[in-house]
Amino acid sequence: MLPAVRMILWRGSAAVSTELLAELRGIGPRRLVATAVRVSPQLRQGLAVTLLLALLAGAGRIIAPLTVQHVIDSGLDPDTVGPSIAVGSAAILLAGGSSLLLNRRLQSRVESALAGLRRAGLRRVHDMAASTADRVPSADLVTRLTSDLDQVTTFLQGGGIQFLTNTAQLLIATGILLVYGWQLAVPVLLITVLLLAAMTRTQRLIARRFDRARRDVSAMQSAVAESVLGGPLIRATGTQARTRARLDVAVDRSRDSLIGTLNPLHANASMGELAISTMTVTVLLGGVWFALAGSPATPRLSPGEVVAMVFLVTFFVRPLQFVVQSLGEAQNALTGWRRALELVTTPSALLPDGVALPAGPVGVVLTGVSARYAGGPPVLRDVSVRIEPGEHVAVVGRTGSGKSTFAKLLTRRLGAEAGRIELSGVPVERLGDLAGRVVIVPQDPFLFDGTIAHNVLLGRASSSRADVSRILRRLGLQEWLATLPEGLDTAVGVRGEGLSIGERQLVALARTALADPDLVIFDEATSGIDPATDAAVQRALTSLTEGRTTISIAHRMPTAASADRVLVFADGELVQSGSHDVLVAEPGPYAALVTAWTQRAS
Ligand SMILES: Nc1ncnc2c1ncn2[C@@H]1O[C@H](COP(=O)(O)OP(=O)(O)OP(=O)(O)O)[C@@H](O)[C@H]1O
Repeated sequence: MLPAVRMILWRGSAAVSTELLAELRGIGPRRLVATAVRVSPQLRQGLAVTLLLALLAGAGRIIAPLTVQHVIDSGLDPDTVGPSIAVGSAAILLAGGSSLLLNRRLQSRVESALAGLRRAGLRRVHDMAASTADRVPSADLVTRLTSDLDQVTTFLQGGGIQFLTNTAQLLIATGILLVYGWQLAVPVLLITVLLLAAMTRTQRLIARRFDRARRDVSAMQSAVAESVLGGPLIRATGTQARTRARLDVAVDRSRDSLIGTLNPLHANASMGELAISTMTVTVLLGGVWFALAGSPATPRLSPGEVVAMVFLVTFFVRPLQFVVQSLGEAQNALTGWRRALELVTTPSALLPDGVALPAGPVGVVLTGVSARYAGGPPVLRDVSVRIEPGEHVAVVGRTGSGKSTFAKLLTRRLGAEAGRIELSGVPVERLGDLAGRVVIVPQDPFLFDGTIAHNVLLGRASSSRADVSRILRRLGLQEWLATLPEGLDTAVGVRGEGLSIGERQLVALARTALADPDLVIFDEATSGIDPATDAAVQRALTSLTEGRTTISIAHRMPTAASADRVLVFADGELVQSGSHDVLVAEPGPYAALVTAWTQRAS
């Protein structure tokens, strides 16, 4: 990856481009397809055979009317009828067989390409810059990999493959029309060219409208997901009416933009109908005139050729009609494909040539670091601090003082606007993958729907159930485990909602201990935890700090007091640094915070 791109990724939200995902919106269908083929090489595999099958299917459909012409021209000669029927039947079988093979081949190629795209997209969600992941709504990422890609499948199942056969048939019919009588083929081709030229503009409009529609549908799905997930809060706060109003706006907007695609689609279809009717009349009337022009006694075309011409026009017009009708659906599918590709082609934040974090407890050095969120005011100013390897540091401060932002800088969820951040002597933007080495335990950890053992094992895939039990014992959590109905096999529920926040933190602490990282950032839960769980959390945390660098974002005094050192933030600045005993004894923000805590606790 280019260093400049790398820097954009890490240099924080302020410098990240406004379009956070790769921008493919401006590129035409040809470059889009080229990008799709580059990302999904399955589409190119055996393409020559696929195109040959399409041509055979198209040719087979056309040979049948030509055999009819042959029979008529032979004056219904019995010697000709038999072989012609054989050739015609073979052609029909060829068309059917090739179509079948083509369908199976193309469908399986495209489905495996889409499955690969979904997998690649999911991987990219996990390795994209955290600053991007934080700012793109998760529902948008989900729709790009589900409903947007489903549009491609729907298009294919609804006739995308027919699109290919019909295009092949159109090309063959054009060639034969030219051979039969170019005088008739020329007006047909002229009308086709005029139709395609007129449709180019409507196609662009359709593409723009579908693009907007897909974005509005995605926004609507985000709004729906949010109001379903936030259901308990909405009920508790009695804000159903306000939520419904917001949802109504999103639903109406997506409905309007979907309706907005209909006008150009209808215009497209009408233009196609008009052109096709004109073409049919031109060829039929013109054909008779051309055949009989000059001397009716010696017509230029035989009766068989006129009949074949009528068939051929049908064979030209039918696929053209189909292609024109499916162009609109194709635009919708291309838009869905493009949105998925935008996600997949977004640069990964994992530096392939990144420096490995040196082994052992991590030393942290910040020099003159400032940070801000996109478009906002500075939230950290000129912070300089050194945290020794193995040290346990508590970070305290009033709400909004910059504690979480400090943690985000260390875990690269945000890039510094100015200054230098080093982990074990290496600037963070030069480090490779930090997974498993720098781990954050958030205030409300995410748990997957499964058992406690399953969630703890996520810390290290290679660990066994016995390792999980050992870790829980080491963290002093066996008593807590004994209170659960099925111990390690207790189901935690969807997103861990079967457990309290404190219990979710215990599972996350065990998961972290199993991962055995060199730097742990623990964000203490602000919501009330019962005394027994609180004691278990403190015990587990103390055990976890052994032999590794730990930064606790502390909201309560005992957590701060148990650390080796306390860093105090106020209005985005680091204003105090020292042990609890020293800081509590000197006048300043920390003493004030301790007084406030004590008063609240008593
Ligand atoms: N994603 C974000 N986008 C914009 N501004 C943000 C974002 N996250 C935090 N801020 C702002 O940055 C400032 C510092 O926030 P931060 O979360 O670091 O504070 P904190 O000390 O951790 O607060 P708390 O104790 O409430 O968690 C606040 O003014 C906050 O509004």
